[in-house]
Order: sequence, then C-alpha cells, then structure tokens
Amino acid sequence: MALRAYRHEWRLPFRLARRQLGDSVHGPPLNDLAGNWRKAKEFFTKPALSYGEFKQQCVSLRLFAFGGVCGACALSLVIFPPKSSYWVTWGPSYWFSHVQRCFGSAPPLFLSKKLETTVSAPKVASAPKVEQLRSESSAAPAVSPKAAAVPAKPRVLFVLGGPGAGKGTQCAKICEHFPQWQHISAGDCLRAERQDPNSKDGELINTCLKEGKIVPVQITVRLLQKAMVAGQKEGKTDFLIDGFPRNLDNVNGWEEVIGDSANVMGVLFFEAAQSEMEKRLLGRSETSGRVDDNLESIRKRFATYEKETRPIVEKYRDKEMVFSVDAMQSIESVWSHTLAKLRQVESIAKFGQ
Ligand SMILES: Nc1ncnc2c1ncn2[C@@H]1O[C@H](COP(=O)(O)OP(=O)(O)OP(=O)(O)O)[C@@H](O)[C@H]1O
Ligand SMILES: Nc1ccn([C@@H]2O[C@H](COP(=O)(O)O)[C@@H](O)[C@H]2O)c(=O)n1
Repeated sequence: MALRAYRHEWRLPFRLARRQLGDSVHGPPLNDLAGNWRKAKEFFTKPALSYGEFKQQCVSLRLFAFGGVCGACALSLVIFPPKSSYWVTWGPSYWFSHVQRCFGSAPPLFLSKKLETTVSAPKVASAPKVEQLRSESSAAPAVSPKAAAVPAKPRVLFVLGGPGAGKGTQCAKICEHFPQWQHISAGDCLRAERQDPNSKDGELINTCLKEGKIVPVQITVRLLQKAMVAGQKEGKTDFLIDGFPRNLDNVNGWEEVIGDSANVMGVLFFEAAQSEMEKRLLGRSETSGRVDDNLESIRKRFATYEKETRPIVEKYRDKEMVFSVDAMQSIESVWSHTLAKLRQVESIAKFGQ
C-alpha cells in the first residue's frame, strides 16, 4: 500500500509537467471536417468560455488555415508555373506521363538506343528562320523552336544618338568582331531605296533626307524587315538597327510590323555634344557624297533629333533599356566602352531582366 502510494507520488510531478494547460481539449476528430469547420467559425463568432474551448477553436481553425495556404501555393504553381526546366520535367504535368510509362505507352525518359528522326538538328540550326519575321510569311514554322534548339527570334539592338555621334563607326566595329551581328542602318536603307529607279518612294525619301525630316515608317520598316530577312538567310541572328526608331511613328510602325517576332534587347545610345558632332559631319562631308552632309541640312537634322528622337531615348530610358556610351572620346576609346555595354546587353539577355 505504502509502495503504491509512493509510486503514485513519484509519477505526479512528471504527469503535471506533461499535461500542459488545455491539453484536455475535447472536440471533433481531425477527419470530421464539418465539425471542425463549425468550431473554426466559432473562433470569429462565439467567444470561448474556457481555455479548452478556445484551444479547440484554434486547433480547428489551424486545420483550415493550413489547407488554405497549401491549396493557394499549389494553385499559384499551376497558374504561374516556375520558368525552370526541372519544373517542366518533374512538375505535376510530368506525373501523368510517368504513370503512362508504367503501362508502356509513353516514350522512356532516357533513350536506350539512338533515336532515328526525320529532322536533322544541324540542318535546322543552320537554316535561316525567315518565317520568324511576322508578315514576311504567315506559314507555321516547319519545326518548333524548341526542337531546333536555336534562338527562337532574331535579337535586335536599336542604335541611337545624334547625327555624327559615331553610330555607324561603332556598329561596323561590332560586326567586325562578332560575326553573328549584322549592321542595318535605316538611313543607308533609305538612301539605297532612293537610288532604285523602280521605287515609288524615291521622291519622298529624297525630300525628307535633304530636309532632315523623318520618312514615314511604312517605308522604313519594310526596308528594315527586308534587310533582316536577307541577314537571316546569311545566318545572322543579332541585328544592330542603326538610326531607328527616330520618332513615335517609328516606334509604332515597328510594333505593328515586327512586334513580337524579334526580341528588342535595348537601345545602344551614343552621346556627344552638338559642336563635336557638327565638326565630325563636316569632316565626313568631304568624302561621303551625302546630300544631307552640309551645314544647312546638318542643323535641320539636329533640330529633328532634339525634337523627335531624344524623347524616344527617354522613353526607353524609363524602361531601363538604354545602354549609354560617352561618344566624345577617340574612336578606340569609344569602342572599348561600346564593348563593355555590349557585354552588359549580352548578360542581361542571357540571365533575363
Ligand atoms: N569617336 C570619334 N572621334 C572622332 N571622329 C569620329 C568618331 N566616331 C566617328 N567619327 C567620325 O565622324 C563621322 C561620323 O561618324 P558616323 O558616320 O559613324 O556617325 P553616325 O552617328 O553614324 O552619323 P549619321 O547619323 O549621320 O549616320 C565619320 O567621319 C567618322 O569617321
Ligand atoms: N528611321 C529613320 C532613319 C533615317 N531617316 C532619314 O535618313 C536620314 C539620314 O539618317 P542617318 O541615320 O543615316 O543619319 C535622316 O536625316 C532622315 O531623313 C528616317 O527618315 N528615318
């Protein structure tokens, strides 16, 4: 008897220590959802009269809070799936094919022998993706961009800066060093079109050039598109579109005609003082033969640049898409800065904005 009493006494402190306050809640079991829902609602509607009752309300509420958070996370993964190849391969959409594979109808994840295919990857990789430029062809691509494993769209860097800032000079250097790049000067395209006796736009282009005015975008964007398609046929993937977009009309025209079929990576912007640019252009006038390399046209071009082009640069700057280069230095010094900016463009394009 004494021994029993002693054993009882001995256990008492431990029992008390384990049996915390409120441990003795009595409520619906976890799998009784309706009962728990009632209790959870009471948390907001009926003040608890005892600690046990309060704790039961919390336990029931916790059940739904946990379910709700887990459900919301799962739903957000479905609505906004992570941009990861692991997710694509191992996410829930993969589970179905995994089950299918158990019954032998889906292709295995790893091939046991060389897969014979009618598509030649090297050929696809070297083929120009002419169809990428919208409205040039509305036909669907023969091979999906995923299968071809080549950049899906041509990449574009607009090149802006005042007349004579040195855009053409630096673009030529980029293309000299990096064969994937092609330099397309909007001004050069227009000058070439003007020389074409069959062109119906020759007259209009000529007037605009002399007056330093911007040619309507329908004409310019068609020429740019043609030049890009020709470049793609030669295997070019990256395009320096020099002297474009020069005004809002240019921006809108590009969106309408090219839009999503090219990836605009930003604006390479050459900044120089007007006095320096004027000096350079007058120097160039001795050999260029350009109708607009004379003081009168140069001044008109400066005015158009300030009025129409600068706001466009600012528009891109607001979107953090401008890569500025100080163009006041020597050609070689500007080149080293251009190179640094080009690397920046590349790394942003690679790792995303
Ligand atoms: N950093 C520089 N320092 C001195 N002269 C330069 C520099 N860069 C270019 N030039 C010279 O200035 C003139 C204009 O250069 P470029 O044709 O490259 O300018 P641009 O910005 O393309 O002009 P535009 O918009 O009129 O086509 C050329 O004669 C070129 O050799
Ligand atoms: N998007 C453009 C580009 C150029 N022009 C006209 O060509 C002239 C020369 O341009 P450069 O870039 O070679 O200096 C320019 O003054 C414009 O008349 C255009 O209309 N639209």
